Amino acid sequence: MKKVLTIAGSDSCGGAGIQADIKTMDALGVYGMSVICAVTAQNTMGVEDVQDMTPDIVRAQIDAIFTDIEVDAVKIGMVSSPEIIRVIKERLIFYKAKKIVVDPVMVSKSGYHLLKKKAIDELKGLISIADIVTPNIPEAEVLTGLNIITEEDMKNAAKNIIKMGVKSVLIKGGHRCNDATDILLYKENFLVIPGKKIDTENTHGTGCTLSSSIASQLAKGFSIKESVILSKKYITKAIENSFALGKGVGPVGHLIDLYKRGGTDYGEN
Ligand SMILES: Nc1ncnc2c1ncn2[C@@H]1O[C@H](COP(=O)(O)OP(=O)(O)O)[C@@H](O)[C@H]1O
Ligand SMILES: Cc1ncc(COP(=O)(O)OP(=O)(O)O)c(N)n1
Repeated sequence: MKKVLTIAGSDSCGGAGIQADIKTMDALGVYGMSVICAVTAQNTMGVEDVQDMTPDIVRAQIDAIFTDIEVDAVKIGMVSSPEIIRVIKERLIFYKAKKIVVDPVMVSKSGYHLLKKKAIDELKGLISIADIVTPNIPEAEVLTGLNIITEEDMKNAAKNIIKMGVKSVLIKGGHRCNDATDILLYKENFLVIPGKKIDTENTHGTGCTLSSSIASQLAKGFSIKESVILSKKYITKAIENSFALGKGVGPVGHLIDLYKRGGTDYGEN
């Protein structure tokens, strides 16, 4: 079985962060492992509080895994502080980590800043060692300083981000009003991945799910392009199967949840 590591934050309500990553990995048939960078007190209405881990315990978790287990792919999500990001980059280079996916998590849908503003430059350094980075539109705007409205703007932002040294860039379109088309810049070519906006309030954890799916597919040996296409199918099905939970924004439904609730159509994964 392929082994995938998520380096991210914990979401107490289970819709995003480490919990979404492990659920996705489980549903896609890879073995999920975690390095926790921060613990959030979070529910469907928003993030109440955050406790960052120390850089030392982040380093110790990474060392514990890489000195024992062969890691086939790494997904990086909420990384909080410049100090934690520096440790992650140094250790991943030291262990020659393969197939690195960076989801540059900055602000939760509820508006909480999950990345300290002073950490943006370090985050760009981490992006430089990745195989793929997956910003949503607001994150791509912060990384590039551009205003992104149209598909052409998304392409320009991708061209700008690829100059940071990353091999490929996926700009996610979920924050646009009428469309959920994503744009992949890969080996100097653009791939437009069309998506219709699904009418649901329950989209907690969409970005985490997509990036951990990409890491899982890369671990299985699919190319970047194939992994992104398969993952777009996975997240679309997961949003179609999202459900109400608590009083706010509910989570996406992982295909394993669908199976357990009696469904039989897992899609192509
Ligand atoms: N309502 C929606 N309908 C269909 N696809 C969506 C919807 N919202 C987000 N997506 C898709 O989910 C993935 C994650 O995108 P996005 O929600 O923008 O990321 P993030 O969670 O990082 O803000 C993308 O493939 C995006 O196109
Ligand atoms: C612990 C933690 N990590 C990441 C996020 C952001 O999740 P994402 O899938 O990008 O989007 P929202 O769930 O915020 O809509 C988070 N909330 N918590």
